[in-house]
Amino acid sequence: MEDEAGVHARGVTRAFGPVQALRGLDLTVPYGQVTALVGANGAGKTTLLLILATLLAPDAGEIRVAGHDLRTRPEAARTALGWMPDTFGAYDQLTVAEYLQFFADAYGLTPPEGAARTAELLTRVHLLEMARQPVHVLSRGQKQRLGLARALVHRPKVLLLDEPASGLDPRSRVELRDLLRSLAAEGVAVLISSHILSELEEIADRVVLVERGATAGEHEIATLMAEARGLWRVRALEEEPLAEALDVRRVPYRRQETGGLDIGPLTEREAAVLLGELVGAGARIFSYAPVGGALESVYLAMTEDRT
Ligand SMILES: Nc1ncnc2c1ncn2[C@@H]1O[C@H](COP(=O)(O)OP(=O)(O)OP(=O)(O)O)[C@@H](O)[C@H]1O
Repeated sequence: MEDEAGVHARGVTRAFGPVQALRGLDLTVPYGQVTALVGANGAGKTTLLLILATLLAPDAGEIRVAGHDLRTRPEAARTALGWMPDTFGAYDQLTVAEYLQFFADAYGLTPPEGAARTAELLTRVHLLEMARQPVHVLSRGQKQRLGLARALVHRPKVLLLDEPASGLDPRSRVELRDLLRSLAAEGVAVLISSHILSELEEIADRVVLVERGATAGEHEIATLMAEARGLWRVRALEEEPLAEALDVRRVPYRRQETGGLDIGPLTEREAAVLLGELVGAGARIFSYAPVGGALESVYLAMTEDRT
């Protein structure tokens, strides 16, 4: 059965002994988009990804991957999904090409198909020159790229990645971003967990915030960016005189947990005029700049009340 989304999960729960890792989590991962899972350490992201990859059973919940119910059709779901874990498995004695051919074989590709697919993927993840090297000589980042190629061997409709950028150098990160964007453009439903918020803004279309095992919010990245546009972060030696000067002028502001006030929305001209007035009113301002990192702001606001 075809489904409207690559992943459709409702009310997913999972406990490990006394630890309730997931408590009724909902998630939709549309085709043709990159969805990012963001949450604090221990929020439940890896647990969720393992469940979606059919490697861990949930205690309860309704889950369909590529339209296949994980309870009744796990094999069909497995055929439709690609999974890249955050750590690399064994098979160290194989060469890079043999490693991919092994998985092509496991997914039922004929030897010529497997060889062609291996060459195509090694080119795509920039490992062609390493094809004859044993896997164990690869660096961490190269292993991660091989792991991504492995996840793509059978042209999955749903791609699940746990922290894929963590071992990558800056160039490889840009290449990963481009690769994920091109897969989404080809119609793949991509779900990625990551802590690198600034990067997700460029990779992802949507972000799902996970907090203590449940969905805490879902945002379109484009909307977040638009909301952050026109906000300015101001820091002063003393915050109270600055806040009073803003109150007098009826300029809206929000205090940031990390220090400073976010004011606006203001145009550049308005911001420049206001800066002159605030300094004139005695505020000892040492920093005044447009707010960057929309995703980071939402994330920090979400975790503000953490105990
Ligand atoms: N196999 C396990 N046995 C016992 N507890 C587990 C197990 N796996 C996960 N947990 C617990 O479940 C909770 C969620 O863990 P999970 O690894 O899913 O979080 P995460 O969001 O991926 O965190 P991180 O960002 O640190 O990778 C944590 O409290 C963790 O200690």
